[in-house]
Amino acid sequence: MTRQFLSIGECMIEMAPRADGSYSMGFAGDTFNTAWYARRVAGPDLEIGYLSAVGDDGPSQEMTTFMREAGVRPELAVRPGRAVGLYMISLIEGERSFSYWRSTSAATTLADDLDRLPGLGAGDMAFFSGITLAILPESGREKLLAALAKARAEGVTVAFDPNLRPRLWSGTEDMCRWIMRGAEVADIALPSYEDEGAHFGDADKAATGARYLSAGAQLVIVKDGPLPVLLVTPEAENLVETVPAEQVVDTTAAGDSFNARFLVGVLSGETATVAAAQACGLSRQVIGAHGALVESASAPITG
Ligand SMILES: O=C(O)C(=O)C[C@H](O)[C@H](O)COP(=O)(O)O
Repeated sequence: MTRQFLSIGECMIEMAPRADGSYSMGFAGDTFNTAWYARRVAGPDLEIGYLSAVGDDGPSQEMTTFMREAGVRPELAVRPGRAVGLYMISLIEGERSFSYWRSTSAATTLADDLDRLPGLGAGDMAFFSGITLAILPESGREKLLAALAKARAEGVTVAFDPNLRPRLWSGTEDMCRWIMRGAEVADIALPSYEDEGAHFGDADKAATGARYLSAGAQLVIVKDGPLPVLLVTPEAENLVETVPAEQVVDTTAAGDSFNARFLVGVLSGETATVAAAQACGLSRQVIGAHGALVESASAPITG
């Protein structure tokens, strides 16, 4: 039986630094990166879709073609007169930071006429992030959350990475409030402790896990950079050891690739522990190369 994995958010033009100081241009964005890696690790019985909005200019068309060629089905509203967003990666000793040109991008309208998530039924999965919420106007956030809640009530598993980006929000309070609204519609939450500790004041990974469980998640995966990942369910907590990367070139998409391998693994019947260990393996490869989308990285499904 073919199942669906639908990722929702914004894909942008990416300017990624090369070793020689020049930049290469590609297409990336947290939820799209997850869709791209999901396609690479999933078998043919899982269809991967990407829900967003683009403009009607050349780069929007190129982005759509790029998605199709990567095996990701575009579910894209076309907004004449708008353009896709752009971001640039800056690196200091491999640690990335981003500059954005995206405030009026087509993707900010992705939920304008969204009533239900297209093509999803019981047993499928929908994925969104805190960045997806951050780029939308409040009315768009409400529409997206309502569509996710409706899908969840129909048996779709909803997964959410809070992916905290303070710069995309009007303030910390606003960010934290909407992140927890997002968490309320999620079955699986995939927060990163470094960000959650900084902005929610969680004392440790267990506190982050407990906060997302109490919002309604059944499974929380607390990522922590090179440190062990904490898996939390209402019944148990389990630390999954990680092997640090030999060389950190660019940490961009470490979390996105982790999410892809973890979620596809769980959808394919792996235990959360196996899926998390494999996900760490994939993201270790991703941070060893420049840019968000690393062609050579792989971590096939094992069971
Ligand atoms: O910041 C955004 O809006 C983006 O989507 C740009 C990046 O591609 C992802 O943020 C990478 O995400 P990490 O896996 O957390 O490194």
